[in-house]
Amino acid sequence: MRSAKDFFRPLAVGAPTPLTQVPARPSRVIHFFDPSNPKMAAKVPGMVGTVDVLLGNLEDAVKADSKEAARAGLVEIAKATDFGQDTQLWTRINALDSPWALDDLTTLVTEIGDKLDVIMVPKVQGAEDIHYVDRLLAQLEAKAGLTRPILVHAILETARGMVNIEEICGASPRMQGLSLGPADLAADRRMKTTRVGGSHPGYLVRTDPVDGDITGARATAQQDLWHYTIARMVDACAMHGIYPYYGPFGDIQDVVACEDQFRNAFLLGCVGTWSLHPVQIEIAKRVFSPSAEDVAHARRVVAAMGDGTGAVMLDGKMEDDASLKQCLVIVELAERLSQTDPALAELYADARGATPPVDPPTAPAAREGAR
Ligand SMILES: CC(=O)SCCNC(=O)CCNC(=O)[C@H](O)C(C)(C)COP(=O)(O)OP(=O)(O)OC[C@H]1O[C@@H](n2cnc3c(N)ncnc32)[C@H](O)[C@@H]1OP(=O)(O)O
Ligand SMILES: CC(=O)C(=O)O
Ligand SMILES: [Mg+2]
Repeated sequence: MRSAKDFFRPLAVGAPTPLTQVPARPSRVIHFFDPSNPKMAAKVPGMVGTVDVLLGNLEDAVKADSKEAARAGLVEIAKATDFGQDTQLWTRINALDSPWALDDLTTLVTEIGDKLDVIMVPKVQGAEDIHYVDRLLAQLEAKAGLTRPILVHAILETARGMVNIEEICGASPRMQGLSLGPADLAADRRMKTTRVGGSHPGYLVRTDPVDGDITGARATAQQDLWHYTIARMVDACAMHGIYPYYGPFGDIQDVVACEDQFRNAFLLGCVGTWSLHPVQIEIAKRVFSPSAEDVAHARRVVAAMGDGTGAVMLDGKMEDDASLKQCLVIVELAERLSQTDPALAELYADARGATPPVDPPTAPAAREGAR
């Protein structure tokens, strides 16, 4: 364990000073591409500005004999592309127990470290994995003369990683966030599924039998296999001031279920998700941006709550300090997204115009009468 005094000191002489807060840049959609695939690579420059994050994937889904080509391809793309202010460049390196991880880190940080915002580390098992990457990054940043620290994002895809989730989140000031890795996690947990993300029709609850007739019609409802895991991630991230993300949804054609899974994650507190295919980009951007109706309602609550204390009635519902805080989450997110997304800025400005007038705060005596 590091002393609190040392936590924000660089881990190598000449490395940039660690950040005390993770920059709150939009990351609703982290779009994966394989830099060794010429067709995908050619599309990357044209995607700048259409996604919040472009991620050059070097790990799973890249064939073993294409690993070097993917790494070299990412270096080439990063050097040739201007990512502007609104699209970040991330990478997913190979797992730390693979023969490629060390060369991934060494090459990428020294060649394109000034372009890389975040390095995603797969199959993180515990704080020791983050400590290893943390020290190595500091050495490489110093060697490359970088002035801004590269952040680290961990994928939760082992049972051990889940059990150690809090210590992973708090292992370094570099920690930017966590993503769910449902495919590897399912395998590691020995879940009996064969999918990449999403739920399963066999995971359900059924209503009780009527008059003891167990064979009669009984409604069932499919449940979310990932509810526990996402909720756990959200708490661990919130506690450590870093960001939780859904991860991949592998059924590219089922855009409806994809949207449902993304929305569940958004409602539970995730800030974004991955897109594996262009068709998932708009879904992710839509779901992880609050709706105009929610923004309009949240603004009404903020206006009605005045100095932020006490209780008021709005549309027949009680609002108080706590509901105000929820509404501020929505309003602040809308304002942040408006700074980089002109379409959302317009949508949320219209929502301001459409905001119905606020009922005046209800005096305690009037509230008595309403009972
Ligand atoms: C469990 C995990 O680890 S998940 C993370 C790892 N997995 C990935 O990163 C997968 C990334 N995505 C992919 O590899 C591909 O999208 C696949 C294999 C799923 C589907 O690929 P295809 O069969 O080529 O899809 P499809 O034919 O619909 O593609 C349509 C077009 O979109 C392009 N495209 C597909 N995926 C992407 C992408 N991620 N980025 C940019 N372009 C893409 C295709 O090259 C194709 O271009 P074209 O019209 O010029 O021919
Ligand atoms: C995301 C990922 O790597 C997985 O689901 O295994
Ligand atoms: Mg995986």
